[in-house]
Amino acid sequence: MRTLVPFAAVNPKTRLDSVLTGDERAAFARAMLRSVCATLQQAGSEPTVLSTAALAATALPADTSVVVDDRPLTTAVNDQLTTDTPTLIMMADLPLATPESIRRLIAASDDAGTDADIAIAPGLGGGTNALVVRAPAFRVDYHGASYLDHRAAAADLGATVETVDSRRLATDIDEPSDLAEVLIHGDGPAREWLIDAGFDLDRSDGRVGVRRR
Ligand SMILES: Nc1nc2c(ncn2[C@@H]2O[C@H](COP(=O)(O)OP(=O)(O)OP(=O)(O)O)[C@@H](O)[C@H]2O)c(=O)[nH]1
Ligand SMILES: C[C@H](OP(=O)(O)O)C(=O)O
Repeated sequence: MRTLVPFAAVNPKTRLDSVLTGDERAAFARAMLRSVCATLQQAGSEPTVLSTAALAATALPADTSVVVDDRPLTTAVNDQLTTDTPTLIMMADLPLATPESIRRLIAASDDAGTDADIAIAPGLGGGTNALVVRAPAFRVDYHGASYLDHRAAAADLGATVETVDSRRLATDIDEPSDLAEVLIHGDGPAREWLIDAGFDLDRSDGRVGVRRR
């Protein structure tokens, strides 16, 4: 199945700007992208990064291709959907994803007896972190509660939907508090980047957070 990883290459992860500089956000976003592409490869997929700008080949695992499209996320993804389905669209800010969680999402759309036209792994907060589209007429509409919007769009088409309840696919890294999840559960380039940058778990008060040396 074709696999797309949308990636905002310029000024990414602005919601982390209270803890990371612009250059650091760019570097951390690329570390998460490397993690996601490597995990997709371990799951048997061949990811294509749908990036807003060119990326250094060294920034990505070998055999990862890049398509540059600087239009907004929804427009760029929908343009790809006009050319080919089925397609897996997996966001680049999911460094906790595992090969098993990705295989589960793909299986949800093509298990015998299920055959869902759309399989969605929602994010915490109502986004759409990963999505399998088998219905050629389906179009995405990201941002806001896009999980609900995508369910409604599928219903309008008469397409069947499976929702995959996966903590690893639900945990997108958007806010400073999400960094603790990477330190606790991650094991790849994104966690290494945070540790190299001096981040550590802060267990001093109530819910675990992060602090920086
Ligand atoms: N191709 C493409 N990907 C995008 C665009 N905006 C966001 N993305 C990617 O879509 C996924 C979800 O992104 P968000 O968390 O909503 O946005 P972000 O720009 O990474 O972070 P914020 O600035 O904090 O909203 C990530 O994989 C982003 O890299 C865009 O305009 N084009
Ligand atoms: C792309 C967007 O991500 P969020 O802004 O919710 O992180 C969404 O999932 O619709």
